[in-house]
Amino acid sequence: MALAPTLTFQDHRLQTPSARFSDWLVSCTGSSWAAATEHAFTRAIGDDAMPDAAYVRYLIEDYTFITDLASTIGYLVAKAPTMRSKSRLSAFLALLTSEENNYFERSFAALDVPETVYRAAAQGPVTREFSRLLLESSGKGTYAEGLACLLCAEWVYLTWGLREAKKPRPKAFYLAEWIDLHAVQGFQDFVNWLREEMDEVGSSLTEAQQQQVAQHFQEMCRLEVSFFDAVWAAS
Ligand SMILES: Cc1ncc(CN)c(N)n1
Repeated sequence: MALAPTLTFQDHRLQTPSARFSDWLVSCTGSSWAAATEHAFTRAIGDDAMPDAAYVRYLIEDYTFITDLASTIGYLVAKAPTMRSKSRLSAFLALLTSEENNYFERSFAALDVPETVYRAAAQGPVTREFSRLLLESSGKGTYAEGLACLLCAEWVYLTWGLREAKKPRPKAFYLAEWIDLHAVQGFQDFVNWLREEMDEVGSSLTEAQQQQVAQHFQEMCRLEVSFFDAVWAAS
């Protein structure tokens, strides 16, 4: 587990009165936030400079990741405090299991990855750690802890997605669509909602609970960096 944040949310607010709870979570990640959102792998997608082998490695690992992410969101739907929250989360779950699943299937076909390979793929060490963190936080942990993991995953992707969306789209549809999926207005709205939800839930926690939530966010961010490192390293 990551180190406890040095500054509490209350202290952070004394220094920056306008800071939101979600801003504090990012500040707790130290250098990991930039390492994740500015990773060379993410820039290679928008620069149309992605080696096929790296993207195949990424897609295979990420398909197992999003399968666990779908289960995580299922737990969060069950724990969400209001109908509005359940509705936002279940709409995203529907998108992940339909449109995004379809993206993976078409991309695997275009990159000649047989179904037998991606369906039976064993998780690598980073994806196993992701799996444990996601499923334990949302299943056994609190709504706030699971929400922090989901927020980190989606906010990292929105950040690099919006930056890469400013470039001309790469030729391969699987690179172009991966940018669009993480930059479209609907995705921006969802991540903004996740932030608002986290701000509201997080602000009313005790200091000890806030530290726990921050540790989950930090751990998730560290794993996002390791995930990109692992698929990019062999390029
Ligand atoms: C590892 C990872 N993190 C986040 C996302 C965005 N859903 C993703 N597809 N993969």
